Amino acid sequence: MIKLVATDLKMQFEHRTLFEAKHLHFCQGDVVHLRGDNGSGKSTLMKILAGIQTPTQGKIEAQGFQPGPWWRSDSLLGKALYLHQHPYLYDGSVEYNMTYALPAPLREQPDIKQRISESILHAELGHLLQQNATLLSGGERQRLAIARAYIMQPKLLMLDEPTSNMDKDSQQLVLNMIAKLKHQGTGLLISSHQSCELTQLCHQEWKIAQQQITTSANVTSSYQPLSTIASSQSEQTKQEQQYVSAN
Ligand SMILES: Nc1ncnc2c1ncn2[C@@H]1O[C@H](COP(=O)(O)OP(=O)(O)OP(=O)(O)O)[C@@H](O)[C@H]1O
Repeated sequence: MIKLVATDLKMQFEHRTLFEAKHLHFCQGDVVHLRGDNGSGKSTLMKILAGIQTPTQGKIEAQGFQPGPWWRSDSLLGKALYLHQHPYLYDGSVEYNMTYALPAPLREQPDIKQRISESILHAELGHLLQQNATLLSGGERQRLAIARAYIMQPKLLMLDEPTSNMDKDSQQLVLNMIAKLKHQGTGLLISSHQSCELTQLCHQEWKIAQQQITTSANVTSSYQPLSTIASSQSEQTKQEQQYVSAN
């Protein structure tokens, strides 16, 4: 079973304890709502699980993944993909930004080509492919970031407030793509300080409150699935490249 296991986790900034947790399991197939007030530490926890940030204390193990290359000292990097709240985009076309992390030979594989086409369709980016990505609106940037993740189909994906500041239509597109990833077996950790349509996809909840992370399994997922589905720097980008090379 592919999973990340965190034990005796503690995060402090100077003398301020942000959160502690005895045990956290994030497994492929899990769909978890990470809940907590603004500033409670949701983004920090995701960055720790992505291997981008080091906790003050505790151990995080990646289990069930293929062994990384010998030159990678940090075994956590590249395991779970972290989608930043404000995705970093290169100064290049939307099309370039969608595929830059994929080595050229991979882009020619039929299944990858298929996923690229699907992601363009689902994210409704077809008319923007040649536009410079730095000129996209906030909602379009998020759609592009989700489209990149969709192409890579990670085993574990962490989404940081993925629909904040989006209009209804963009929210629906992103919701549909995330639902598709869920049904394809990607483990999802979705941060949101409140319940919304997106968090209704989740069947577990992790809550950060009073500096403790508590978990509850088997929250009922009330999402009605797929019948309606039509057919920053650089932490994120480095990570995506590492993700590709690690898988
Ligand atoms: N490198 C750092 N040094 C000091 N404090 C930090 C650092 N990174 C984050 N913090 C602080 O830790 C707290 C938690 O930040 P974080 O971004 O993880 O919260 P969040 O729950 O994701 O918030 P939001 O819902 O507003 O996005 C904040 O008060 C933030 O200022």
